[in-house]
Amino acid sequence: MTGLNMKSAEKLQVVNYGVGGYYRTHHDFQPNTARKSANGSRIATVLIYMSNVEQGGATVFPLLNVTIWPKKGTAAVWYNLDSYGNNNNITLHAACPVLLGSKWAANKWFREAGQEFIKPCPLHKETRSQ
Ligand SMILES: O=C(O)CCC(=O)C(=O)O
Ligand SMILES: [Fe+2]
Repeated sequence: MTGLNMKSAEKLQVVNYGVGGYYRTHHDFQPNTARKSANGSRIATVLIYMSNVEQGGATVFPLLNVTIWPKKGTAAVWYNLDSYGNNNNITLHAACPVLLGSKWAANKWFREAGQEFIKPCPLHKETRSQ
C-alpha cells in the first residue's frame, strides 16, 4: 500500500472507541528527545477504519482543515516526517468523540529504519519531492 519497508513497522494496533471515546490532538512522530528509539521515528501512519460509526468519530487534521469520516474497509495514509526526516507539524490530528455507535480502527506505524533507499533524503533542497 505504501511501498515502505514493513520490517521496522510496529505491530498492528487495534483500537475501539465507545460512545464518548476520543483521542486528543497529537502527532504520531516521536518527541525529539526520543528520536533514538528503536528503528527511529514514525515516518508514516496507516489508519484502517474497520467499522462505520453512526455519528461522530471523525479523524480531524485541524492545521490542514481535513476531516475523515470512518468508513468500514477504508484507510487513511499520511507521512509524519518530511523527506529530510524532520517532524511534519501540520500532521497534528485527533479522533473526535463517538456520539453514537462504536468505532473500530487499526493503526500501522512505519518507522524510519529500512526506508533509506525507498524514500531517500534529497541531496539538494531543489530536488526535494514529497
Ligand atoms: O482513531 C483515529 O481516528 C485516530 C487515531 C490516532 O490518531 C492514533 O491512534 O494515533
Ligand atoms: Fe495518531
